[in-house]
Amino acid sequence: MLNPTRPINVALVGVGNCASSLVQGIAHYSNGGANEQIGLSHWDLGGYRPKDLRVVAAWDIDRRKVGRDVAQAIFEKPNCTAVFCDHVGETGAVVRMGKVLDGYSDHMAGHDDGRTFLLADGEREPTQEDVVEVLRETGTDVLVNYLPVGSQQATEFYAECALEAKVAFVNCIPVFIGSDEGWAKRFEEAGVPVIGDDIKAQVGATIVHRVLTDLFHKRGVKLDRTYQLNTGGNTDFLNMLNRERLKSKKISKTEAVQSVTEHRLDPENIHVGPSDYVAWQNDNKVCFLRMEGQLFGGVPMNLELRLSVEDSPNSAGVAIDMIRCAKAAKDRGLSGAIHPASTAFCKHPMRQVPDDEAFKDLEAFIRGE
Ligand SMILES: O=P(O)(O)OC[C@H]1O[C@@H](O)[C@H](O)[C@@H](O)[C@@H]1O
Repeated sequence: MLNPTRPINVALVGVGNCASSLVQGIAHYSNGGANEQIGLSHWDLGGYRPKDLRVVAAWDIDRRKVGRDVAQAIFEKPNCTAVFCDHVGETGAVVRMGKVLDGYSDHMAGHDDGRTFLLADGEREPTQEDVVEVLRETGTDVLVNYLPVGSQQATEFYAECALEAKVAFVNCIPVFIGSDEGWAKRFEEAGVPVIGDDIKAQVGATIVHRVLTDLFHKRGVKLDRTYQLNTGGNTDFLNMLNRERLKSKKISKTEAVQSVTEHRLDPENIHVGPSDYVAWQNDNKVCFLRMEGQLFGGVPMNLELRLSVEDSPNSAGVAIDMIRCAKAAKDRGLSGAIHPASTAFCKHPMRQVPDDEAFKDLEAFIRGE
């Protein structure tokens, strides 16, 4: 049975563009009524409306953000996403210095040109005990991981904190926690829900590619070759110029497409990637998709598609549901990997199913079935 306890106290690891869109969205939808639901797939989810989310803690490593209220930090550089709500009231949560580890590399650092990270050096980094104490003191229900792609150690650090503090963990990035048997088991044993990994945006490159791949399959068209090229100008794309950081991202994004049908493509016939950093695009992400196949009689066909989205609101539209599902899972005493939510919302869940099935399973979960 549903037993919502409001508000949902949310802590953020990383106050970048995706966090900005989420926090703006909470303010935007809190100011409006039920008739202003554009952009949401659920107004009420598990007894929670967007206004029931409250940001109570945040960590970042950029000197322009540390020490500021989250409501101001989200508008600091190098954030560059669309401002769709400029009247975000003070949250009372001041951004704390985060644990650096591999959440930052020289590659993303630079000059004060507003595009790169500026490490808040001189600030004391927190220990696990420090983070756990904050999570406990603030009564955090859900910890959301928004670290840069490639932050393996830093993600593991915060996942450990969530486990110790018994706080639900929502992993928006391609580091395998919710989809890793070992980690998921630890969350289960600790009685803590985990949703992950790697957020699948509202109408993003992955879901469009998956749905079209499924369409080819269901209509009897053999997919021979495909690519998904993505360009953007935010720090995510800047960070991903460092190919070393891309390993799990490539696996996550490629597998999201490969897993749709039983007929896997040879690796040489599928290319899915972040492709280039184009500074002037800022948070605009453009995806170029090509699919080549054979239809009736083996006659060739091809499809070309160009998708242009503001990346971070596209992510926040899903994050706002992931957080509410994590809290609903907690309310129901569920723990470990929350499969219906992970499958519907993530590129790399532990279990992949076609998106229409995932949608039905998610709705059943939300109804409490
Ligand atoms: O468009 P897709 O393939 O769903 O990917 C979306 C998300 O992918 C994540 O890996 C990025 O860090 C997010 O910023 C982005 O929103």
